[in-house]
Amino acid sequence: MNYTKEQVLNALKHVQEPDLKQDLVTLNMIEDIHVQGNKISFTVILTTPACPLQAMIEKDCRNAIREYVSPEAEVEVKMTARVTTRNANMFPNIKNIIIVSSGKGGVGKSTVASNLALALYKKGAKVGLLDADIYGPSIPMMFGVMGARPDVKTENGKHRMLPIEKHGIKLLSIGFFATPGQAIPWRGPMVSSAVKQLFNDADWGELDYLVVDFPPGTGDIHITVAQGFPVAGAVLVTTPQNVALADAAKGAGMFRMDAINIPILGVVENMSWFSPAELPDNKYYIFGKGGGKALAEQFDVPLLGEIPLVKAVSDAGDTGSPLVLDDSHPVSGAFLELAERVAQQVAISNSGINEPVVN
Ligand SMILES: Nc1ncnc2c1ncn2[C@@H]1O[C@H](COP(=O)(O)OP(=O)(O)OP(=O)(O)O)[C@@H](O)[C@H]1O
Repeated sequence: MNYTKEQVLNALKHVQEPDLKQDLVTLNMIEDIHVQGNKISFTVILTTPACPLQAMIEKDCRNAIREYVSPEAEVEVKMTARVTTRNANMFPNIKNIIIVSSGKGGVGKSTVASNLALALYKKGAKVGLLDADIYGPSIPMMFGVMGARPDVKTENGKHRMLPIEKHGIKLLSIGFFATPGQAIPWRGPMVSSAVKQLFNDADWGELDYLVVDFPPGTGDIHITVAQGFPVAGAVLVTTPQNVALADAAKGAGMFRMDAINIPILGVVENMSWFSPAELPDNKYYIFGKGGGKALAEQFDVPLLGEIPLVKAVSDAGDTGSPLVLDDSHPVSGAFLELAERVAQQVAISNSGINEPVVN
């Protein structure tokens, strides 16, 4: 039996991209159709290599060919990704800027930002991590590059910083420009200009995602970045305690203000429960339960993940090798799932469909 490309395309028009709510052909997600005798092959171009729906889309494609072309066809579905962007003009080389933010300090924002960046990289994306937490830059320690000094290259008479590369990620931190342990008495305008330089005067190369670790709370940096750069969205990190949730709600409110207006991609609840190393299946809800979910519901955004409080997360951060790099640790999977959900929300936001997916 000889099938035709038209038959394949017609069949794939029956496959919906579940998030974008249109079929794969209309969304231009099908390329490279080859038909030879009984064999059919084609490539599906996903919106992110971290797509959590990859397996489902592949299965739906196979079923559609079976149903609308022939049950006998031998089908090869290749999956690849072209990360979408909304800001092609302003920052053509940085497709998506993702802010990681928290209402109060110490809730694990830098831990989440580091593991999120690495998880996106592990999924196949090109990733940078910008530590804009001027009051406590902790990314250099979490990546084991304390004291590193970025090289500077000169291009057309302009100086450009070269991010430090570690574990596959391009890193810049305000901490690279300070003596470790020394507090810098920043004032508003200095803060804004330092952060702008980290964006503008760096040679980031091509990035699918630039994860930005913000200082806690609300302030000058938030306004500078929101007004000066095309941000894809913000991830809010909170712990389950009421006091953290109240501050997180203030932070969420800030992103929704007219002057800022950054989409909230969702909430990450960190330190959701404690699991001792010797009893990893036991969960102790020492800070309360369900707070992250309640915050997500309050702002009508998805709960992107719940990360347990385990000593290994903290040890990994202290030794320069964030936990997601350890495939054998169960919490590594929680960070990978978080990255999938974040990438999914960015793709939905880029598509212009405004309703977030609540999993
Ligand atoms: N899930 C977790 N399990 C165990 N320890 C954690 C977890 N998340 C964060 N920590 C630890 O808690 C401390 C604070 O985390 P982190 O520096 O990421 O917080 P932060 O919100 O960025 O803080 P800051 O406000 O100082 O920027 C660190 O020692 C970190 O290793």
